[in-house]
Amino acid sequence: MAVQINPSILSADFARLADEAKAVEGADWLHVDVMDNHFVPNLTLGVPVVESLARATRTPLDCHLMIEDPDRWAPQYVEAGAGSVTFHAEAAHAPVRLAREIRAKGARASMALKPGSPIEPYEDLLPELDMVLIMTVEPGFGGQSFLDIMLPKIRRTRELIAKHDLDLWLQVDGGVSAATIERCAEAGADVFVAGSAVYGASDPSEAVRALRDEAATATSRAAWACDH
Ligand SMILES: O=C(CO)[C@@H](O)[C@H](O)COP(=O)(O)O
Ligand SMILES: [Co+2]
Repeated sequence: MAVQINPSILSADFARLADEAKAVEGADWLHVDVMDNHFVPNLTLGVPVVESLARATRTPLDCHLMIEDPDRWAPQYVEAGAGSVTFHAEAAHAPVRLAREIRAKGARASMALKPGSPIEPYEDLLPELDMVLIMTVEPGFGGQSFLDIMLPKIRRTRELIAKHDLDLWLQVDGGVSAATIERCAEAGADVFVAGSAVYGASDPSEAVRALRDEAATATSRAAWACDH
C-alpha cells in the first residue's frame, strides 16, 4: 500500500475548521482527535462537529477517539460520517464486538495503543481490525516530542501483521515530522498523522506532499516492505 498522510486538525484553528480542512485536501484522510477530558486531560469536539466537517470536506475523516466508553459512542461517529474510527484498547470494554459494529456500520475499524500498552495481548484481535494506531506521544495534546522508544513496538506490530498475513494499516500519531517520519516508515508504519508539522507550516498542503515523499522513500528501502 502507498504511504498515507493524515493531517490532524488538533493543530488547526478551530474557529476556521472548514477552511483548515480544505487547506489539506491533497491529504489521504483528515485526522480528527476527539477528547472527552476523562480518558485524556483535554477536551476537543464531538459528534455534531464531525457531522459538519464531513459535509465541509471531500477528504475522508479518520476519527481518533480518546474517550471513555467508546463501545457506547464510537458507532455515532460512523453515523456522523467518519470513514475510519479508532478506539483506544485501554478504554474499550468489548473490543471485538466494537470493531465488528464499526465495520458493520460501514467504516474502517481501528484500535489505538497508548505508549505504555504493549501490542502482544491484542494479537488475536488483529484480524478484526483495519488499522492499528501506535501512539508515539502520550495522547492528549499536539506538539509533543516523538517518543523514539516506541520504534520497537512499531516493528513488533509490523511483524505480527506479516505473521498473520493481514491487510492491516499501521498508523503512528504524535511528534511525526520531517525529522521523525523516516524512522517511523523504516520501522513499519504506513499511515502517518501529523498535526503541528502540517498546520504549523506556511503551506500545509506542501508539508503533506513533503512528508509523503519522505515516507515513501524510506519505505521503499525498508526491509519490511520488500516482501510486502
Ligand atoms: O492524538 C493526538 C494527540 O493526542 C495527535 O493526533 C496530535 O494531534 C498529533 O499532533 P502532533 O504531535 O503531530 O503535533
Ligand atoms: Co490523534
